[in-house]
Amino acid sequence: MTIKRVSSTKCFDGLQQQFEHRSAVLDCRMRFAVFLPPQAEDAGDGQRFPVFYWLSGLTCTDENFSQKAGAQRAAAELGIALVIPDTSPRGEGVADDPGYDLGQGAGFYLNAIREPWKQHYRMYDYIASELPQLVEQHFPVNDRRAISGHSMGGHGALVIGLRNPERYTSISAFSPICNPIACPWGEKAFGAYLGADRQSWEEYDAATLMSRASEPLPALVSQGEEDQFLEQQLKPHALATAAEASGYPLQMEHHAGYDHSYFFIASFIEQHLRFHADFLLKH
Ligand SMILES: N[C@@H](CCC(=O)N[C@@H](CSC=O)C(=O)NCC(=O)O)C(=O)O
Repeated sequence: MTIKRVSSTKCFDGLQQQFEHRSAVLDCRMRFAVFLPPQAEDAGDGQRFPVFYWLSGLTCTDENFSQKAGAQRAAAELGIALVIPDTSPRGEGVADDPGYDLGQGAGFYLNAIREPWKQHYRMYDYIASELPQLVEQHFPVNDRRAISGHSMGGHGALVIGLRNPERYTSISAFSPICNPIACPWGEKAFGAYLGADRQSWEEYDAATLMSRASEPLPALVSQGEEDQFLEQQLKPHALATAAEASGYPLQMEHHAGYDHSYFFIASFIEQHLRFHADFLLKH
């Protein structure tokens, strides 16, 4: 698996970089960003760093989080690498939709089984398997991984973390779509990507998975109370109810005055990185 560097920028004494590669899983070229903390430059042979995977929301690329969240400052201090993938397969030959909430930029971190999506839209396998293998082959990182994300990416982080507790130390999310099987964004995307069998949608529904979880990971969710998508799309109460049902140790925080934007993420990303650092750096 080869990668090509397309940009490199010094940031908080570390390096913020973008790479391209051909994804076998998604059957297209993909771009992702990596932040390597300053310690990686000075590291002796064999020193490797834990990784925080960030999954972005609808309409995003790797650049939204890289440029708006300000996560590099805390990551540099803590000695944590950041990996920021794109939100869907892309390219001229990749199926798309005119809506911002389906197709390119809206992969929903699942494996599609319906036409015209199923050839390329396999973001679940890409994030859970192919990308970590690639990252661990090419960068000085170890196999301690945390997963986090925002909105559609918060849904992705919760689903992939809940389904793969052996692969991650901890999960977090900002303003996640908690119950996509019961909200307009999720119903539209799951119907298109997965078809009419609603029971099959449950394997990608964070609230359902949390209500059935038997191997809990530390989990933090932050939600703004002035979020314009709160009631119709995000439904954090469904996740809280699921956590109560299974006794899942979910730390759910509601923040007065904050909306759905990256200003909210920038305000609390350091807290999330420190939360994950407790588990990523523990030996
Ligand atoms: N353009 C859309 C709204 C799109 C939007 O709000 N995207 C959010 C994520 S929403 C859930 O996944 C986002 O992160 N945008 C990028 C950013 O940099 O803010 C509309 O017209 O309503």
